[in-house]
Amino acid sequence: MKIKNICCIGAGYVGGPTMSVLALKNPNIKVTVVDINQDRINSWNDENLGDLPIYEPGLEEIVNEARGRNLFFSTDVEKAIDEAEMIFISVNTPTKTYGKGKGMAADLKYIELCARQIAKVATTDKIVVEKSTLPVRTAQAIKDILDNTGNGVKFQILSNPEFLAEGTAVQDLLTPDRVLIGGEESEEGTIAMNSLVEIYATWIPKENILTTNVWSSELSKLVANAFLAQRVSSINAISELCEVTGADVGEVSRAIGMDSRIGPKFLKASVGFGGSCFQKDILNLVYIAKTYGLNEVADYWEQVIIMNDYQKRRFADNIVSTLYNTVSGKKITFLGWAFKKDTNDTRESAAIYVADALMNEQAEIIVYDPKVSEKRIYEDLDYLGSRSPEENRRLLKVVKDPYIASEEAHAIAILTEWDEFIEYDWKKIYDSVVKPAFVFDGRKLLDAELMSKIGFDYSSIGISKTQNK
Ligand SMILES: NC(=O)C1=CN([C@@H]2O[C@H](COP(=O)(O)OP(=O)(O)OC[C@H]3O[C@@H](n4cnc5c(N)ncnc54)[C@H](O)[C@@H]3O)[C@@H](O)[C@H]2O)C=CC1
Ligand SMILES: O=C(O)[C@H]1O[C@H](OP(=O)(O)OP(=O)(O)OC[C@H]2O[C@@H](n3ccc(=O)[nH]c3=O)[C@H](O)[C@@H]2O)[C@H](O)[C@@H](O)[C@@H]1O
Repeated sequence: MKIKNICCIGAGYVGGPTMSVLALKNPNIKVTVVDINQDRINSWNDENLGDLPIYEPGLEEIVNEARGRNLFFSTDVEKAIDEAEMIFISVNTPTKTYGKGKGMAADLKYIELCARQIAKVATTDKIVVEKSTLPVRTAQAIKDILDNTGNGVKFQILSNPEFLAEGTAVQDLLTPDRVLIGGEESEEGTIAMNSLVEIYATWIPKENILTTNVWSSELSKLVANAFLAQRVSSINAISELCEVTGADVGEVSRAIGMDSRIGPKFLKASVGFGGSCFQKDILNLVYIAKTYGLNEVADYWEQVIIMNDYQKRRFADNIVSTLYNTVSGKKITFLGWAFKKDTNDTRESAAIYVADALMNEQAEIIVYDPKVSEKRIYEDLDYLGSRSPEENRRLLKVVKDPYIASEEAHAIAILTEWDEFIEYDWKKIYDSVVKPAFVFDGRKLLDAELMSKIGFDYSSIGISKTQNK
């Protein structure tokens, strides 16, 4: 079956870039991305490409080419559903903040709303594609809702999880390691899967397009994120051991990563992983395991989160203890707020938690991030609810120039690995800060030898301090 019209519900970090690339590579398919958030849709339609709602290297060029040709952004959800033969659901699936499974399970209310809306609007057969990350067996719930409309419309549900990482979304979409499509093991299921395979095959080699049953596909997405996050927590656990033994975590990563069975990627020690998905998806996995009574399995994966929380806390505690056990009234400059470089996304960023811990100690935080807005930073802090919005604004200031941000600082903390931080005139910064000039590098970004030579008291995740001197 040749698809001519696609709708994607959810114009976020996944829906926007994914559909832009799909539209670029399939000029004969009309792709409409819909969202209930009018501001977001306005930004996607903004003449000024610099104002797209998401910052991703290479995205502006793609949107520029496809938008208005066969790529459209709209808030008219019903019309887009009605017209489409294939509907991607790419809405958010955050951790539940209420009721059963609070703090662990995925909140599927947005998914269910989409399913109900599709059920209400559809008058012709549709293929519904789960693009959002979902607990294993969600397709069954979607199917139940869709199959009970009583209007004779037939639905096929596919699982097609997204593996892009923020900051490299465009490259990941153009040349993915693999595309995963799960479908029903039936003739109709196979036809539906094939029609999605054909769409991807316009730019991805067929051998990289994997088809499985629906449950394997849904579960593989959670497992992929759990394995990736586990590697970060594993190396972060080792970073502390390095700091006390004189080993250098960078050297350890390199040494173990050269073993082809281990591989070199995802072995960078850090202040802790962030992002909207790792924690959410592992908690979801833990919850599913518990639901099935698999307590040892649940405990095993929960440890990845426990280690990550510890790493963030440890970073903040180290700042306090190094600054003579008090940061009250001291100015601490944060370089970086995003959860990783090359994105303006701050969801679950380690910076939020480190700032919160230091603000509890009455520190004055000055933040500079090249891509994150002041509004976003305050929203992140207010969301935590640790103190009043006024107090957050009193204790934390956002500055647009890194040199001004660093003036008179008692310490500088590096929270995000933005490339530009490496290029700064660190001698100029040294001259403007309070002495001793402390730098806490949460990303192992800067040259330890150079920093010490300039005069900084430099400490970095995974290197013992005595080693720098
Ligand atoms: N952010 C990432 O890098 C990745 C995210 N994912 C998964 O993809 C899914 C989406 O994530 P993001 O794009 O980051 O979320 P997001 O929050 O950026 O975007 C979701 C969008 O869906 C819209 N929405 C919610 N309910 C709607 C409805 N009923 N009708 C129309 N629009 C609706 C929201 O307004 C929002 O703009 C999640 O399940 C996530 O786990 C998967 C891979 C990567
Ligand atoms: O489901 C998702 O949302 C996505 O989650 C991650 O992508 P993302 O969170 O965008 O970014 P990552 O590059 O995975 O980084 C996550 C966090 O881990 C940290 N990290 C990563 C790698 C590393 O070696 N060390 C480390 O601390 C990063 O700084 C960041 O805070 C996965 O890499 C994607 O495959 C997946 O699609």
